[in-house]
Amino acid sequence: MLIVADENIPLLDSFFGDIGEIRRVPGRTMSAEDVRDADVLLVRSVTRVGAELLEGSRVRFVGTSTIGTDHIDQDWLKDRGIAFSAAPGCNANSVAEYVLSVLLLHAERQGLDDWTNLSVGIVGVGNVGKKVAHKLERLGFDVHLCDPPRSEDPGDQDAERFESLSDVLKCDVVSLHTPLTRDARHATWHMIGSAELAGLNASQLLISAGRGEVIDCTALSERLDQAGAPVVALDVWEPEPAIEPELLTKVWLATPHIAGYSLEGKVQGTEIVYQALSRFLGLPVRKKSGQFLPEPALNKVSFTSSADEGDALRVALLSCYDPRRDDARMRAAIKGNAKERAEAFDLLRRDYPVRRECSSLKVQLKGTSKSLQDSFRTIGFKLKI
Ligand SMILES: NC(=O)C1=CN([C@@H]2O[C@H](COP(=O)(O)OP(=O)(O)OC[C@H]3O[C@@H](n4cnc5c(N)ncnc54)[C@H](O)[C@@H]3O)[C@@H](O)[C@H]2O)C=CC1
Ligand SMILES: O=C(O)C(=O)[C@H](O)COP(=O)(O)O
Repeated sequence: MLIVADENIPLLDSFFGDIGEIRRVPGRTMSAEDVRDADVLLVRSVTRVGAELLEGSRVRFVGTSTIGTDHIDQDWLKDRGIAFSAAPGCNANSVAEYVLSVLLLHAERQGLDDWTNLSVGIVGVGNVGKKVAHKLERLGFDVHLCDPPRSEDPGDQDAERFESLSDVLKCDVVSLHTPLTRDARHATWHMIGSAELAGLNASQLLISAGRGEVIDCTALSERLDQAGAPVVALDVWEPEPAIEPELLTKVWLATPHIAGYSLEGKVQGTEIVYQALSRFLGLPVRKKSGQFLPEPALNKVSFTSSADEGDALRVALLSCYDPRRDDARMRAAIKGNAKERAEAFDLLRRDYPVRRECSSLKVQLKGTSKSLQDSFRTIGFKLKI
């Protein structure tokens, strides 16, 4: 069996080596020629999968080790009887940790003593949005939710809680976590356009970590030239990978679509597709992502009651993930013409440094308050009291 796979999928040999022969190809340029003889195709978000790629091939199973599926023509796959699996939720926690770190840095920049004084509006309350909301609510933030598709489901457990987009856009922070949809009843393509951006002011932070095209980035760039523009943290861009250098200079925090790039998130993406392929082939599911995760470089930190409590949380969170490092790397790398910028963007992602989630860090707290301990647990750290 021939498995053609995006070379950026981690642990291909460990998970799939005993299922078939693996041929690695660059995802961005994967062609019909590359996949013609494949039985199984494994991609990430940069490969468009549909008739153009697969017509004439013998592929029977397509897996994407990502949450997003906007690059996959699922109707076409279904028509052709080709099995498909995405990796729902695989890197949701990684995105949630990205949002927490961004919030922490934003509060610091605003001179806030207590970051939980920020109200946070979450647009798109699925696997990612729910995780962000859960952590923030338990930390004591005032959280507002917007999810029209869910609000129309009378059986939804949060049905009473959902607010309109215009209401949620009044929060101190607005964090976007919807999929990219064009034909859906509540399509998200350019959901945040000039009208929505005009309503945001300089005291507000807009975070975009779903898909770039959810914001009209031309309108965003124009808004950022005007007085009273919001502060913006962009992880996803329109377009990718040849992002607009002008927009890069105008946003506060810029990262190259890596919110979900914790090692845990990426490896779980591989694991979920491995499970689906094994079930499709009638093979036992024996491997687990945990068995392949190495011991983290930093695995233990200790705080005593003498340390400022807020500072302890700050140090621990930013030592796991500090988005300013990605921001600096991105600003240094993105230059030149569109082709050079596209290559630089993809290289930042291909060569992304190992980033571990908070759950990989054992935190020892001595003589600290119960509320600090709860905050550490909520964020996801393993506690040793
Ligand atoms: N930046 C990154 O690295 C990553 C980005 N993503 C993106 O985040 C998206 C969301 O991921 P999940 O939460 O796991 O997906 P999900 O499918 O679990 O949840 C998406 C939620 O958005 C809601 N939604 C749809 N249209 C909406 C609209 N017009 N307004 C408000 N809500 C709407 C849906 O009802 C659903 O509850 C993915 O589709 C993917 O594109 C996912 C992982 C990593
Ligand atoms: O899971 C998703 O959806 C994402 O956005 C991924 O984190 C994107 O990663 P790549 O597939 O582009 O490597």
